[in-house]
Amino acid sequence: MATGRTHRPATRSRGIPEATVARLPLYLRALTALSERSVPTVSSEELAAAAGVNSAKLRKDFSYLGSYGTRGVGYDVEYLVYQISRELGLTQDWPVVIVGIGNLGAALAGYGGFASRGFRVAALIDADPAMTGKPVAGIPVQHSDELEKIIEEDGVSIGVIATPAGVAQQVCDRLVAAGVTSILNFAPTVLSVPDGVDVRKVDLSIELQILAFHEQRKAGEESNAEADAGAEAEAPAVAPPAPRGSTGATRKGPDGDVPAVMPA
Ligand SMILES: NC(=O)c1ccc[n+]([C@@H]2O[C@H](COP(=O)([O-])OP(=O)(O)OC[C@H]3O[C@@H](n4cnc5c(N)ncnc54)[C@H](O)[C@@H]3O)[C@@H](O)[C@H]2O)c1
Repeated sequence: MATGRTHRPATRSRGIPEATVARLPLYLRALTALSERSVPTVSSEELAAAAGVNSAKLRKDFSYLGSYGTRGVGYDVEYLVYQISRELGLTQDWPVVIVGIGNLGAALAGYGGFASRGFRVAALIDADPAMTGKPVAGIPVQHSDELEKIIEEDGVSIGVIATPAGVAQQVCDRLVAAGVTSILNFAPTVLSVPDGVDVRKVDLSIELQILAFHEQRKAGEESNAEADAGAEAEAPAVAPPAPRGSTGATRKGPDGDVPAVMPA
């Protein structure tokens, strides 16, 4: 779901391509589900299907981890969970601060999926003095005046921005100046950060717009198919032979023959 931008090259220093890194959490989620069902081994095809990835791509991805599986047996689920977790840096505790505890920040604070993946919500920070001290998901909100102190004391390197867009850059600058080097930005704005700081952006409205685009395409294809069916119903029972040399690469459109492959 995430659309992201990082300031790292396409291949990471240890030689694992970013595209592989982006798929590791998908494998981990599928493997964790298998582990919870005490499944000891899994084939590349089964795991690929569970993760929604092509199996050849999965084998290539795992080769970067030095994991090749055993022919006829597959991959050891527990070991792969460990290997991927280690590769993603999830075997250590990551304290995270969430800045902006409105609707979204409060929902994120209550999200159980952080803790189970090694991310500990170290602090909830908001600029509204009326929020200070109020518990959200069991954690008292702290005022944004405390931001630098909290980051330093807790050794926080990951910050989540859930403030209005207009203040997001300013919040980002403070986080970075205080030592945060990874930012997950929910505010609908592009953040500028210095080299060495990674920014991932999550924007559900962009994801919805992409889905809307596909819906529109599907609706277009359906109406074309209906037009095809209508034209066929009107056509004579025995179609005349195609002219010599014709590829037949045309289909009936509402305005007559149209090329089978339309320009995008
Ligand atoms: N990425 C997504 O998919 C997605 C989805 C929903 C909302 N959003 C965005 O997330 C942000 C928050 O949305 P919301 O509905 O929770 O808004 P909200 O108004 O409910 O909450 C914003 C909070 O930020 C606090 N805040 C304002 N300035 C601050 C500052 N300088 N420092 C710290 N805290 C500050 C406010 O006091 C408030 O509690 C918005 O930018 C919104 O557009 C993104």
